[in-house]
Amino acid sequence: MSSSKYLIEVDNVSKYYKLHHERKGTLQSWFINSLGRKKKLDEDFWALKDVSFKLGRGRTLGVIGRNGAGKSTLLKLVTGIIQPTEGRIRVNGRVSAMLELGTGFHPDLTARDNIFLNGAIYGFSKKDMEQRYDRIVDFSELGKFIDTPVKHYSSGMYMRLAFAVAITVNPEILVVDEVLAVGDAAFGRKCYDELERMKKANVSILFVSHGPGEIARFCDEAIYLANGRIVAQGTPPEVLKMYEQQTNPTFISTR
Ligand SMILES: Nc1ncnc2c1ncn2[C@@H]1O[C@H](COP(=O)(O)OP(=O)(O)OP(=O)(O)O)[C@@H](O)[C@H]1O
Repeated sequence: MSSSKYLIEVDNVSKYYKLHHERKGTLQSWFINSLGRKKKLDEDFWALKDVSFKLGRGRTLGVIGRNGAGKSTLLKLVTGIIQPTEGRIRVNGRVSAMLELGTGFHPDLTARDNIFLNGAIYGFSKKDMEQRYDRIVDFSELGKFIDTPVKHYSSGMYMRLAFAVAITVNPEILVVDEVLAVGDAAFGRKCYDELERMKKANVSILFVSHGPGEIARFCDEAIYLANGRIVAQGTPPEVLKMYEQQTNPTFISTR
């Protein structure tokens, strides 16, 4: 384990994509397209620009922002699924993540097999996972569906499995995308109880949510992202005030 005071350090991170557009609308483009040689136009696009923050042990950071603001991109960078174009990310601890639905499980495998596969990815032996298995199944409440390939799961079932695995692999850092939103209310409460338990156990949590109430209740710090940039950063009340002002329909219509 690193001696750094911070479990996550993100320094001036940017992520760039090239967006491809097809030229259309002219007779020439119709002719080129009909020959099967589509003329592409490229556009530079920064999904994240100059993002910096640090997360200490046992702290919970909430990230809020409108659709496409760059929240999931930030989580994928922190978990190493994608690499930054610029800047530096240091993660000093064992991470477990619950990202967008579809990430992390093999669709053709059953939940049972995915549990063991994920355990191996997190560095646990089969025996270790056998000890954790009952807890994962109990928490997820998937019961008779545990031997069904996960491609047949509903998004809520998928989320239950992903959350149950993520909390059972003893992380020092838990990264949670807004997927909790797809669960039913009773399961959502159970997840929040579990997140509270992890907070008390000094796990650092990076948490994306569209719900200002969740960020206010649950987080020690917050970031508001818009168009890939940090607009506000600080305590949840400060950040949510800015978010609510800027995303309020009256404010938008007068801009
Ligand atoms: N691989 C990619 N190639 C091109 N653009 C991408 C890629 N991945 C993400 N983007 C773009 O980056 C921007 C940020 O996406 P991201 O998924 O991080 O947003 P988000 O804040 O999580 O949105 P939402 O609230 O809708 O989940 C979007 O405009 C998205 O289209």
